[in-house]
This record gives sequence, C-alpha cells and structure tokens, in this order.
Amino acid sequence: MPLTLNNVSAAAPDDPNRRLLSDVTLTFEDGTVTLLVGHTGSGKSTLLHLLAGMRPPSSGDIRLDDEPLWRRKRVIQPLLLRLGLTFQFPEQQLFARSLRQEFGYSLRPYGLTAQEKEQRIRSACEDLGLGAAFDPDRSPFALSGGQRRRLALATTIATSPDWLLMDEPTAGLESAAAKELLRYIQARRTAKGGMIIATHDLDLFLPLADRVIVLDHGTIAADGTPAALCANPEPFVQAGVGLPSCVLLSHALARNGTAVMDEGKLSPEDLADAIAERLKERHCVTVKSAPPEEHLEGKPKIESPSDEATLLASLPPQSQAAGLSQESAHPPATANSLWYRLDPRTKWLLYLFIVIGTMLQSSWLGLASAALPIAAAYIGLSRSALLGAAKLLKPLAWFMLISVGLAGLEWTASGSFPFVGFSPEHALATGLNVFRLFLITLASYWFAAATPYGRMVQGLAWGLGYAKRLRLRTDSFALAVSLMFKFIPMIVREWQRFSDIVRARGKAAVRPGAVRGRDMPALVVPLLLALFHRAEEMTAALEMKKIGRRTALLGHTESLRLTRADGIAIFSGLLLLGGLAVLRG
Ligand SMILES: Nc1ncnc2c1ncn2[C@@H]1O[C@H](COP(=O)(O)OP(=O)(O)OP(=O)(O)O)[C@@H](O)[C@H]1O
Repeated sequence: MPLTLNNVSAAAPDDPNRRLLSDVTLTFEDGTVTLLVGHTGSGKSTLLHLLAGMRPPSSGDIRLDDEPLWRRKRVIQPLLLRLGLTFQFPEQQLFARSLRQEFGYSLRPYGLTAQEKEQRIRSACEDLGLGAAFDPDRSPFALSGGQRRRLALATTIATSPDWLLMDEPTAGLESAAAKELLRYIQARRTAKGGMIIATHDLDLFLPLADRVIVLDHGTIAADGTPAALCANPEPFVQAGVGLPSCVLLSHALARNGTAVMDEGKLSPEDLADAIAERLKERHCVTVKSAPPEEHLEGKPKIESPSDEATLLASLPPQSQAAGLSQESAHPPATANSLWYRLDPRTKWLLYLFIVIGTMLQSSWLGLASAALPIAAAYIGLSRSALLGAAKLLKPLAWFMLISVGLAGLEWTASGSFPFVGFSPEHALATGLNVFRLFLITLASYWFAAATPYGRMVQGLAWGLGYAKRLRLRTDSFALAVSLMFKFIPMIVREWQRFSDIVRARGKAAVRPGAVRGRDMPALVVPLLLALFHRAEEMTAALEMKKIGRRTALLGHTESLRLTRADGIAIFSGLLLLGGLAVLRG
C-alpha cells in the first residue's frame, strides 16, 4: 500500500503564486515510520494535509496503492477511509458534546456494528493508556490539553487507518503519555500500513524512525535513514532544525577523543551503552548499568547550545545563515494594487460615496451606472478575494432570481386554469430593489477585501473621533461595529474548522471550505456552542481591557497617512457621487 507523491506542488490558499511545496516526489513504503522535520513554516503540515486528502495539490498527483487520491478535483472517498490524520492542535479536531460522540463521529463512515465500534474504542483507549478521565459521557472540553491530545489521537487510531499521519503528536503530552504513544507506534509498525509524523521532537522519535525527510522552504532538503543523517547532520543544520541531543553529545565526545559517532547511536540508552563501552576499553572501569525502566524515563537533559554552535561554525557561511534562519522564504502575500495601498479613511469615504450613490438610484440606467465603478473597483483585488466574491455572488444571484420570480407571481381567484399569472411589472420592481441590495453587498465585500480588519477599525476610529467632538454619543456604535468586525472572521474560521473535521474525520469527499448537508445536524449545535464560547472569551477580553469605560476602543490612528493617491481617489469618488446624484435627478 505505498503512498506516493509525483511532482506535487501546493499553492497558498490566499495566493496561487506563492508555493508552499515545490515539485515534491516521494514514496512512502508499507510498514515504515517516516519523520517530517523542518523549521517552522517549512511545509510539514501542508505535506501531511495533502497526503491526508484534505486539499488537492496545485500540480502533480498523489496515489495510494497506485490509485489517484483525487479525480476531477474530488477526493476518492474509499481511499480517504484508509487515511487517518491527527491535527496539529487537537482542540481544532474535537467538537462533540461527549467523548462517546467524538468516537461515534469518527467511526460513522466505516459502517461498523455497535459491537465492533465498542471494541475499536476500547482498543484505541488501551493503546494510548487512557484511564479514568475518559468517561464516555464527559465533554472533551472538560479535559486538559494533554488529555485532549490523547483523545484526538485515540479517535483517529480507532478508525484503524492504513496510513496514520500525525502532526506534532507529542506537543502538550506528558512524558508518560508520549511513551504510550511510542509503544503504540512500535507495536503498529509491524501490523500494517505506515506512519508519517511531522515533528520537532527528534529526541523522542528519531530512535524509532526508519526514515527522516528534512523539509526546507517547501522542498526536500534531505531524505535518509536517521543514522545516516545524524552521521552527517549538515542538512539538519542548514534547514534550521535543532540537532538531536544524542548527536550533539556524540559530537562533543568526538571532540574530546571519544568516538561513538559512527555507530549511529540515536537513543540515550544506546549512546550510554556506547560511552560505557569506551570507558571500559580505556580505563578498564566497571560501569554499572541502570535498571531498564530508568533508561526509559524521559529524555536526556543535554543543554549544549555551544555544541550546536560549534557544529554550525564548522559549516560554510551560507550554510550557517540558512541553518539559523527560522523564517519562511515565502514573503507574506504582498498586495501591490492601489486599493491595498490607499489609506483606510479614503476607502471608508469611497465606500460611503458608492453606497449613497447606489441608494439614490431608482432606475435601471442609474443602477447600471453605479454597477460600473463597483465592477471596476474589483480590478486589482487578489485572486483569493475574487474567488471569495464569486462564492458570494452565486447564492446572491439565486436569491435575486427567486425573489424576482416570486414577486412576479399573481394568483387569480377567478378565471381559467392554471390560476397563476405572471406580472413583469411587479417582477421588475422587485428586481430593481434586489439589484440595489446586490450592488451594495458587492461594494461592502470590496471594502472588506481591500482593507485589513485593523486598518478598517483605524479608519472608523478616526471618523468617530470627529463625531465625538460634535458631542455625538459614539461608544455603543463603536462597540457594535468592533464586535461585528471581530465576529464575522470568527464565524468564517469556525466554519473552516468544521469543514476540516468533516473531511478528515467524517471522510466527506467535499472541497475545502465545504460541509455536507448530512453533517449539519451533528455540527450545528457544536458550531453555535463554539461561537458562543468564542464570544464569551471576547467579552471577557473586552472586560479586561475595560472597554466601555471611556477607554479608546477602536485602536490608534497615528499610523494613518493620506497620500496624493488618496486625494485623487477621494476627488474621483466625489465626482462619481455627483454624477450619480445628477443621474437620479
Ligand atoms: N491557510 C493558509 N494560507 C496561507 N498560507 C498558509 C496557510 N497555511 C499555511 N500557510 C503557509 O504555508 C507555509 C507552510 O506552513 P506549514 O503549516 O505547512 O508549516 P510547518 O512546517 O507545518 O510549520 P510548523 O512547524 O510551525 O507547524 C507557511 O509559510 C505558512 O505561512
């Protein structure tokens, strides 16, 4: 059951020109444990998500058992059932009201009998050493961070996937729980399938890995056995990955004339044995072995940045620079278009001008004239903003058509069959109003897409400052607007999270960002609860900031600066508003 990637690339969701992975070709063989390592932002999670069928590659193909994972932009569901992904942050993976429901949701796509389900849950809990905290009726959100991590792992393990893909599985886990996980990995590797683990914890995972892939800025920097990579750790250093403690210790020993490096000792136990051997050879001293359990307790505490620095110093200068860099080579999506560069106050004014101009129109000609500048404003928006607008347009266009159709219907109580007529006049009158609403929505979307939230708030704060000077009461308005601005992205994020859950755990063959209708009953209540929870957190944060007690609510306005381009844009906006006002007359 090999899992293969052929020339796979992945683009950033918000910018198709930014590559998160470039031309990756890899084959993962059955029964192997592969580690994905690399600096923060090197593309480990992106690679895992591609392998788990969570998102399609922008080019290249991914195959399981030589069958393509994606066909015509749809993931193949039977293959999806054979892959299990645990998320980097377990709280993003959990949503249900009880532990029982969490397991139930993950196992639902597998069509198991109640007995089989029970058996799978029991076995997953045993594998991870889950104890009394795992009362099936308990809420997952009443668990500690480490317990949630174990629950998230257990719900994935219970599905018995051929390929287990784990993103930072030990983050937040205490040493005992991490050991249970290691035992599970050891036991599973001979049973079936394979495992791919994205991790920064080389000390823990390196001894049991068959292969290590070092990612650097979305490309494969090195690919080899742990022993080979540790014997030649330059790729680790160049990719900005911290070296495993055993490697640092081996190098330090080598500098002091005790060579244990070539033996590829990756675990503290093996390294300790090798050191003891050398000591015995040299001085004929008797070294007493510690009992095996003590060997297992935790990782060695070797804090030797100087060793890593020494290793680094022995590398060429360009390697050192690359090794120390923890930053992604991909710059953040730069928005060079004029819209993104304008001062937010200018965009507020343009938005108000176009909304007022549109509201003034009462004819199709007037609305068509208002539609032109709105359409022109979309030129220069990023591709993802345009895609977002297209998504918004579709339901809006349906809403318009249905409203117009319904408004035109006329019921005739008397007369001949079919008793229903159609009045184009009524339909057009409604169409005019709905089209106005449509244009205002488009203008609002443009404003939101062209202005980051923080800048939008700054612009508003500036306007409200003037209103305050005129002794107008603005606090409640400012609070409402601020909450609204914060709440909308929050809803979008939560929706995105539920879409991830539906694909990774519900095994739904839907596109990223989509949710199946049949999942809605299971998701609606948790989604609302999650939103209430976030709202509660936000209220607490506002309370802590003493918002509403005469404190500045909407941020600072010092960084605002009007340029010549802003002047031209405001002047053009005023001309446009004047033109639309004349058209109305
Ligand atoms: N939804 C997204 N939209 C835009 N860029 C993204 C998105 N998700 C990830 N990226 C970018 O993709 C790059 C790779 O991210 P990824 O999460 O795969 O890195 P990683 O190696 O797993 O990092 P870490 O070790 O911190 O988890 C980063 O530069 C990140 O900013």
